[in-house]
Amino acid sequence: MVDTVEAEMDPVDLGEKLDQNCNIDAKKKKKKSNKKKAVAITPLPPFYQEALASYPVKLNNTKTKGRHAVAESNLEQGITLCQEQATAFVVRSEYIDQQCHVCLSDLKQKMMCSDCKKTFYCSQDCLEKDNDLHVLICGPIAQTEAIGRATDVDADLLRLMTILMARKYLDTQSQDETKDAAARPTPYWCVQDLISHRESAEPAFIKVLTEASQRLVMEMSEKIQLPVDDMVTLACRINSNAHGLGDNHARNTDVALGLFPLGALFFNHGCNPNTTFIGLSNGQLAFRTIRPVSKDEELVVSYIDLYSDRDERRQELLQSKHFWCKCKRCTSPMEKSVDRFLQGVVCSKCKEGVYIIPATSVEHLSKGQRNLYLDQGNFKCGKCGSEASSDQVRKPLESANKSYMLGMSAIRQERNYRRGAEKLEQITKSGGDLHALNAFRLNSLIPLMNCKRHNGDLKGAIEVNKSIIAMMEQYASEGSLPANTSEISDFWQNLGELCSSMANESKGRSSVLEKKWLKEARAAFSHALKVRSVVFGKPHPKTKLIEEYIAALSSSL
Ligand SMILES: C[S@@+](CC[C@H](N)C(=O)[O-])C[C@H]1O[C@@H](n2cnc3c(N)ncnc32)[C@H](O)[C@@H]1O
Repeated sequence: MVDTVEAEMDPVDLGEKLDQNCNIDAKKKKKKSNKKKAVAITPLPPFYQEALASYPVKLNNTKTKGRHAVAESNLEQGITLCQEQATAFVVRSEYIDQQCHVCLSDLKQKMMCSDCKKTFYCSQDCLEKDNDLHVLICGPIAQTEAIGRATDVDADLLRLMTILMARKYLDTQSQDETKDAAARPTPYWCVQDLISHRESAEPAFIKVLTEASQRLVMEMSEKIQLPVDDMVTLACRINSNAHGLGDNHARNTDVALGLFPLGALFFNHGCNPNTTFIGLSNGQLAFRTIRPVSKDEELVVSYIDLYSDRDERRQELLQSKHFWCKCKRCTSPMEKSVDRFLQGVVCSKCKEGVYIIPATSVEHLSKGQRNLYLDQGNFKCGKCGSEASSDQVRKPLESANKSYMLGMSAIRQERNYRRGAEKLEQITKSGGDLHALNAFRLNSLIPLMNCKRHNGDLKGAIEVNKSIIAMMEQYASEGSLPANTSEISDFWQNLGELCSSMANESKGRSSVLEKKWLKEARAAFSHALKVRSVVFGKPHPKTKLIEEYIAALSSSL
């Protein structure tokens, strides 16, 4: 049956069509697939090479890969590959009065523009820096929320479009004289080099964008106006290429959204990345190696969650970024990929291997149809080759899905954390049909930890946190997924905080226990520090924060 499904569809055509939208000549690539050497096409404007001249990175534009960056030499982990000042960024609506709109620092004292009431600064200095730009956008910015509401378009997108249009105008007026190249915003003309994927956007989205752009442009002075059609393309470029910027303290929270053309043009996506991007405290974006990279190896970052299964990742990229992922992990045979474990049901015969579930085609995934093969088995164990019926594989996955849904609904709708924990624990318990690396387990452990916290079970939360880290480390060792990510460092930090709370609870009751927990906390923070130093670098405030935690603990030990 599996073969029949494969024969019915032609997975290449839509993938190729998507390729054509992204500067990758797939037909030629197919013909020349035996020729390993990539052929250079359009030479890149010298600006790009010059902008990255001081970094160990080579920029290429080839027929097989499009524009991409490779390592100039063998690189260690924790090396900065590019540091870029956005052409423009916006502080997201939820944080609009919490971060400075120029330097992104936390706002202790707020200076608000009394006209638009939508722009906030930390100091007179930042206010003055923004003056030339702000006079051009104050009027339209005041209207973006109302236009967004009326047209169902994200108001942050409209604000970012407005700022970019003003930047385009300002670029024609004067040259930025800032000495430090990394501190100079990337010029607007580079934005026009970015892929828009407009052809793949839903017609309904283009319709609302057109309506919003028509309204927005009426609020703008002629100086910064663009034709409505160009505004729609600009919005699509933002959607396909913008990067989130975190603040320097909270975890995994994007407080701002920016367009960084250098990063967006040259760092392609890979589901098993060797590079990451991080926000710096001055609002710049930095790209850094998270593992050793060989000379000439492509530098790829991940736009999505690494621990989702292949269908889920590809579908997310199709929907949000409009491309069909062809990274090494997505194109390697399922029976050899770590992806087999993410949907893994353990073989009932050998008890070691998992049944191999083929990935869904681009045609079906683009229609939102996932896991089609589950209804059609038979499946073979990747290790011993014994066969299982579709029921044998589907049922454990359906049952895990049901428990997950019930657990999440208990948490979200009923705020019943005990019932939530009970349902999620049906998935996370070891043993059973699910493989130890099945994604349902990790997806359940994270909310389970929060349930334990809510239920006042700190020790339980610590155990779950440790299981999450152990699972991520197992992915790294068995599937070669990265061992240094900001997410992993967050779980180490969280573990340190939970152990510190346990130490506090033991205070005055048992000095032995207090010491034990303080030591565990210090060990966890030390792990967090190691990972943060690679991912963010030693001087980054997030790394410094962990150093401060360790220093405080060491003085009480
Ligand atoms: C941010 S741009 C990178 C620049 C692109 N290489 C170019 O030549 O313009 C991202 C786009 O590159 C392509 N791309 C990046 N990673 C990819 C991947 N893993 N598989 C297929 N296409 C990819 C997609 O078209 C995507 O929208």
